[in-house]
Amino acid sequence: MAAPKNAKSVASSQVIMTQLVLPSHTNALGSVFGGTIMSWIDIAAAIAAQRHSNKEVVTASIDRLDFVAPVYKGWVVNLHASVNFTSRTSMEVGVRVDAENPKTGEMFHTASAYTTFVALGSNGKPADVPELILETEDDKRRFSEAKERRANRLRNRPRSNDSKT
Ligand SMILES: CC(=O)SCCNC(=O)CCNC(=O)[C@H](O)C(C)(C)COP(=O)(O)OP(=O)(O)OC[C@H]1O[C@@H](n2cnc3c(N)ncnc32)[C@H](O)[C@@H]1OP(=O)(O)O
Repeated sequence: MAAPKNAKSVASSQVIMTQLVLPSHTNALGSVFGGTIMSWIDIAAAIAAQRHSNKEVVTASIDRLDFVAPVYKGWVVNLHASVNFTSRTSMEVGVRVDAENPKTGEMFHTASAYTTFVALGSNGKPADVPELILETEDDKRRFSEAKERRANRLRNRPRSNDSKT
């Protein structure tokens, strides 16, 4: 079946973002703050979502985030973000974070996250996004895994007045 006219490939919005860990990014142990990595994840994912939708986007959710290895001052952090799944107005963007020790050239998987972004129209309301063209077997696998995660996410989705008594 042919893809809709405005559909876009996963590759067309992929983001590779590289950061150098500066002293201002680190804690007393000389390793990077988790919040700094979270902020880079949010930025890399937002750029991918914007590229896919060509609209303003907001972060709707970030799923569980595990930090699997520390990253030290002077190391290089590489973030790869790609749109895994789209529905009407939202996009799941997966981000993989790898750290590189510049003295040895070794690469370490540091963190991964699944984020959801919603595109907004000029009225500030959620707006339609292009469908995804799935070109590779990996694209197809990620799409179908993301579809399941979305179902779980929406089942547990909080509402903005949940905390009101
Ligand atoms: C870049 C930044 O500054 S981001 C800062 C942090 N983020 C924000 O400030 C966003 C604050 N939240 C919001 O503005 C709203 O909750 C929005 C735009 C995310 C959703 O607005 P709503 O009025 O709830 O819209 P609605 O119920 O129509 O949902 C719109 C889409 O968002 C999805 N969505 C909403 N909440 C979530 C969530 N918690 N997790 C995943 N997806 C969600 C819905 O599934 C829907 O997707 P679909 O159209 O693809 O089916």
